[in-house]
Amino acid sequence: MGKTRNLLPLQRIVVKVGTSSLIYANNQLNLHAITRLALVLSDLRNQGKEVVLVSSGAVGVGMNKLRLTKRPTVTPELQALSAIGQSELMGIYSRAFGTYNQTVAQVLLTQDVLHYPQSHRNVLNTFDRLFQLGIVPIVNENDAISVAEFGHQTTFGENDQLAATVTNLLDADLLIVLSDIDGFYSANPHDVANAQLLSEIHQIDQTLIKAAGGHGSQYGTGGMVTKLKAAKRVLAQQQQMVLANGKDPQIIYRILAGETIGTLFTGRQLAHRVG
Ligand SMILES: Nc1ncnc2c1ncn2[C@@H]1O[C@H](COP(=O)(O)OP(=O)(O)O)[C@@H](O)[C@H]1O
Ligand SMILES: N[C@@H](CCC(=O)OP(=O)(O)O)C(=O)O
Repeated sequence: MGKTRNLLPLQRIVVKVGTSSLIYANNQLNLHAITRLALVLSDLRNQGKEVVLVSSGAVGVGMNKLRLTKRPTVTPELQALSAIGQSELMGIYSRAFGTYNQTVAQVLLTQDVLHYPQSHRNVLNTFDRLFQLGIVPIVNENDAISVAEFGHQTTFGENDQLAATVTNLLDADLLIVLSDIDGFYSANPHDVANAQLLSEIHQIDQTLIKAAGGHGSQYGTGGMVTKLKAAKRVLAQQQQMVLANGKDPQIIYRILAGETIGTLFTGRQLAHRVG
C-alpha cells in the first residue's frame, strides 16, 4: 500500500455536493451522480456512520424544470426557482435513497441558526433526533426566505460555507466537498495549463486566495473562493475537509479509506502514514 492519510476517527461525516456535480452543462440531471451518491451515503449509514448531505441544485433543478438556460440574476426570480427546484430535488433524492431503503429528511437553514440561541438549540435537537432515527438529513439554504440586508443577514449566499457551518455545528469529523474538479490547484486549471494539484493545505493565506480565481460553474454560485472560506471555518474549529471530484461519488469510499486523493485541508501537520 502507498501513502495514505490518517483521518480517523470518521463517525460523523458531512458531504457537500455542488450544482456542477448534479447537473450537466446542458442543464440536464446527472442521474449517475445522484443515484451513486444515494447508494454510497445509504451504505455508510448501514455501516453505522452519521451522514449529512448538503446539496445545492435547487436553482439548477428549477431552471431545468422551467427549461431556462441562463441563470437569472433578479432575487425574487432566483427565490421562486429555488422553491420550484428544491421540492423537485427532494423528490429525486427521496426516490434515489428509497431504492436502498434509506429515509431522508429535508433541513432548510438560514444564518439564524448561528445568531439566535433558540434556533441554534432547535436545529441541533432536530439533527440529533434524525441521527437517532437513522435518517440522512439533506440540507440546503432556505433560499426562498433568506435575505441579505443590513441588520438581518439570514443568507449564507452559497452552500460551501453553509456546509462548513453545518460541520461546525454538528462537530463532524470530516467535511467532504464534491465539486467538478479534482481538488484545489495552484491556479484555475481551466485558465492555466500547468496548474498543480495541492494535496494538503494547512492554512488559508492570501497566495491561496489569489490562486482561487475565476468563476464557478454555470448554474452554481460558489467557485473556489467560497471553498477556501469554507475550509477556513473548518480549520478554525480544528476540523478537516477534503475537496475532491464528485464525478463518481464512490470516491467517498476512497477518501474515507485515507487515500491521498483531492485536497485535504487539515490543521494536523503529520496527516500521512505509510501503510
Ligand atoms: N485554484 C483553483 N483550483 C481548482 N478550481 C478552481 C480554482 N480557481 C477557480 N476554480 C474553478 O472553480 C470551479 C469549481 O467551482 P464551482 O463550479 O462553483 O463548483 P461547485 O458547483 O461544485 O460549487 C472549477 O471548475 C474551476 O473552474
Ligand atoms: N442554495 C443554492 C445553492 C447555490 C450554490 O452554492 O451552488 P454551488 O456553488 O453549486 O454549491 C441552490 O440550491 O441552488
